[in-house]
Amino acid sequence: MNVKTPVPKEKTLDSTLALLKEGFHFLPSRRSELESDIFETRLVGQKAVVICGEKAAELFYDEALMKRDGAAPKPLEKSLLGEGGLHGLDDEAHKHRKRMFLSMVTPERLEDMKRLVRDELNRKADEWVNRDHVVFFEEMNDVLAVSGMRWAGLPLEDQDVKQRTRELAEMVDSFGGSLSRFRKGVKARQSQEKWVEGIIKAVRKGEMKLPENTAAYIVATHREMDGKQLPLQTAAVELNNSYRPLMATAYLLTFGAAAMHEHPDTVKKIRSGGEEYSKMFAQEVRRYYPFVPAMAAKARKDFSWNDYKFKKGTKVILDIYGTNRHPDSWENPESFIPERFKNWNESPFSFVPQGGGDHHMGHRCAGEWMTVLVMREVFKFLAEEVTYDVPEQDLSYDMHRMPTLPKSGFVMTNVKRKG
Ligand code: HEM
Repeated sequence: MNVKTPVPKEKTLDSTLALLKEGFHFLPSRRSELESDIFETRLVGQKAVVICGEKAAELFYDEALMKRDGAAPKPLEKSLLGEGGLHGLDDEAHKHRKRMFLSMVTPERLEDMKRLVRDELNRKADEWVNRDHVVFFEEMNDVLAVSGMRWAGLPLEDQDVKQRTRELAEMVDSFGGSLSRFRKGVKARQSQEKWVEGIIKAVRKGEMKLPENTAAYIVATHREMDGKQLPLQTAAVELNNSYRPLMATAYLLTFGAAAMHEHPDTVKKIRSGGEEYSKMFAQEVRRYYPFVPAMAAKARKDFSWNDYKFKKGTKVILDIYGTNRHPDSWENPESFIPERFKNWNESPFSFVPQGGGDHHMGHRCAGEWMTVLVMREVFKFLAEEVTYDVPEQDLSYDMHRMPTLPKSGFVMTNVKRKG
């Protein structure tokens, strides 16, 4: 880890606008200019300490030193995350809520998700063969929205599929600073929360019967540590947290499809390399391509780390994208090499596309296993079940936009089913 002493301060009144304008470039460029993996800046009118790398992630996920209450930017809660959900909880309240989430993602339920995704892919592929061209990103939004909502146990009427899918996509696309995307995300969240509040009420009153292992049933009947059910709005936020984040996978799947095109040897290996290769490929897509830029916490107390004095309440930002590409942990970090995961040491802090540390004890993503499973399923489907042409198109991605993806959305033509 590269630590300059004294820890450099960015010369700025406030860098919020620069962050929103520069997107995924912002943190790496400041680290390189200031020649340090730890530096001070100002964001949203407050001092913030930015840290990057494996050791930094270990600090960030040390609950004795960091907390989440009040750390997430308010606008993010209005659109992407929701208010009152487990992202902002600490200590026992967080662990109790986390157990609720982890009880949803049992091996059987992961198999259910795999089946749902495969069914949707098969349905879609039957349509693709009759279409001129297919924009893969849009198709994946449909596949994931329907699979996610069905998986969560939500009664989804055919005529509502389009609206609910659009809302979910808008919520995920809402972070990153565009006012119009943010507004759409807020509206979409309000509409989804209202919808799932109705479902939760019906389950609680016994008017709607759902299987007990579905997310909708689990959230509706969950009891907090005081023995009470979740307030209706919090329950809606948490139920949404059980299926909305799956939509983020559409971005990674599109990057992955582009990677298969740009590195054709990977397609053969996905076909012939069994379970091991598809997993390595999915991991490298999650490491290499940008999706989550950073996470925020607050120092729980005064303490010193690498000779830097953290003050209680200071905002601490972990550079997620930079940690996944940090040269201390990754050889040739700027190259796409799935095989690097063959003998990877499984550090919980060097590879943090969905957070770091422990899934059960900390804030690491509850849906990480599901994400990897779905990614592998889709990449295998592309490699094994269909053939397609990839016409001339712009596969570059804009690092200033958050979230970002290949500009064309990955267009496929002449899709055929194999066999
Ligand atoms: C590409 C897909 C996904 C990405 C990039 C992603 C990313 C993340 C990140 C960065 C965090 C925060 C970690 C932290 O606070 O330190 C998180 C937390 C979380 N994710 Fe995901 N996620 C994805 C998919 C999913 C899925 C499919 C689910 C649901 C099944 C899910 C449910 C959650 C929940 C409930 C949390 C809160 C965990 C906590 O605060 O304890 N995520 N995710």
